[in-house]
Amino acid sequence: MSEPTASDARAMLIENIGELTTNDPELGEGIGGRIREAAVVVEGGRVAWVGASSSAPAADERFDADGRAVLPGWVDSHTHMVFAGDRTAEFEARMAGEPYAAGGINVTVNATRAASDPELEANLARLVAEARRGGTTTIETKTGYGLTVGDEVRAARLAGRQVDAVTFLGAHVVPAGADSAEYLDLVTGPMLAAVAPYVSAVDVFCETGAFDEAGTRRVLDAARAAGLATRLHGNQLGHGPGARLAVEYGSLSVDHLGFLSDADIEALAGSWSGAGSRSAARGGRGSQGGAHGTVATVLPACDLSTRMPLAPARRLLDAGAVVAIASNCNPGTSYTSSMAFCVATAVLQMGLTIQEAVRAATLGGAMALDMDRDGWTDPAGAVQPAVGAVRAGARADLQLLEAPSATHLAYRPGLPLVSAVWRAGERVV
Ligand SMILES: N=CN[C@@H](CCC(=O)O)C(=O)O
Ligand SMILES: [Zn+2]
Repeated sequence: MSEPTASDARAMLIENIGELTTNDPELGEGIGGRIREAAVVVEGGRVAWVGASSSAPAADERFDADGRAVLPGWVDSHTHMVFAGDRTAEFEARMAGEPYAAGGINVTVNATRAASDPELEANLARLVAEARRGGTTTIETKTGYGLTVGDEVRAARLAGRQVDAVTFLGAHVVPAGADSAEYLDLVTGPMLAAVAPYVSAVDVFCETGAFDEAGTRRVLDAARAAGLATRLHGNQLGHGPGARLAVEYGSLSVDHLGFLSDADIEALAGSWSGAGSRSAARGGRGSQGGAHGTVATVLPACDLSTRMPLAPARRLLDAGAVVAIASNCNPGTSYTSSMAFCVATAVLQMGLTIQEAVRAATLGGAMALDMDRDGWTDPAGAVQPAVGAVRAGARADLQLLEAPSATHLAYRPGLPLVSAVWRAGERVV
């Protein structure tokens, strides 16, 4: 990761944009803040100007979008990309009727521990490149396939060289052969202490077969004491305390959410009603970005790949919750980094409008990562501008579609519509 530098300081005008999604309702129509016949000026890695193509200022370079659609790069706020091997056999068995069980994680743990650093780095680089080609410009990834102090530190260290945010998921499952009480002591003690310098948040898989409410509370308390933000995997395989705990602890997000009660939905929506509730609840290193609740992150590709119920994204939005869409790219439950596929599924199967789904996969993800504000710090320690929206000052993360409108993402599902991608103003695809 690197900050925009002076060498990027030449201004580039992207003009003749048929439809620009800004995510700023003050700049354009609807919650997507859409502008027709638009232009964007990029300078020094940031958006310098947004408006009508007819009134665009002069620039050093011009790029003709030729009437096509431009939108923010995807912000993928939930992935597990540091791993080795794959789980084709498990997937095949699942498609033949076997249920998904958290125990499969240990298969990937064994393969990951056995892999060399260069092997893990190469696999991560392959997945990041795949995501970039699909329009993703911001990526979070988690540890959680190491589950020893050394293997978790290694995963966090390697991830920080290639992604925008690293989350510690030592509390993924209890590794095979370990005592669960002893493992929880390790995760909340020496393992967290060793990994903390490499991560910005702590995650816990709160589920039957992984960590129960008491264990989850211990992980969240330890993270809070270490001054780290939290997020949870919750309500994936059945009803449970995940969503409720995430709100209670002021977590950045709770992810999966296939099984939510009305009370869970109300709690997630209500987390946005008190100004500053998130920073007050979570204490420690926190948001400078004002009022923040707990983002409800839905993972449509995972729901499909595990043949589990789709998360109730429509009900969450209707109740007033903030929703993010992420890929959950991992070899067990969701082996895809395609945010476009997730967006199309959210529209076609979950009942979201195009603008809602695009916003959830961009600004929603940024909010889940606490990156919807200027001044967040990447794993290399560089201070970064806000992501997830196209407005003056934001990081110039843009994707150009081979289509006149973002609507084509769901109207023409499954097609590789991404034509160009800029990240911090630099053309990466
Ligand atoms: N649910 C827990 N963790 C991952 C699955 C990881 C795996 O099965 O390897 C998830 O988000 O789906
Ligand atoms: Zn996950």
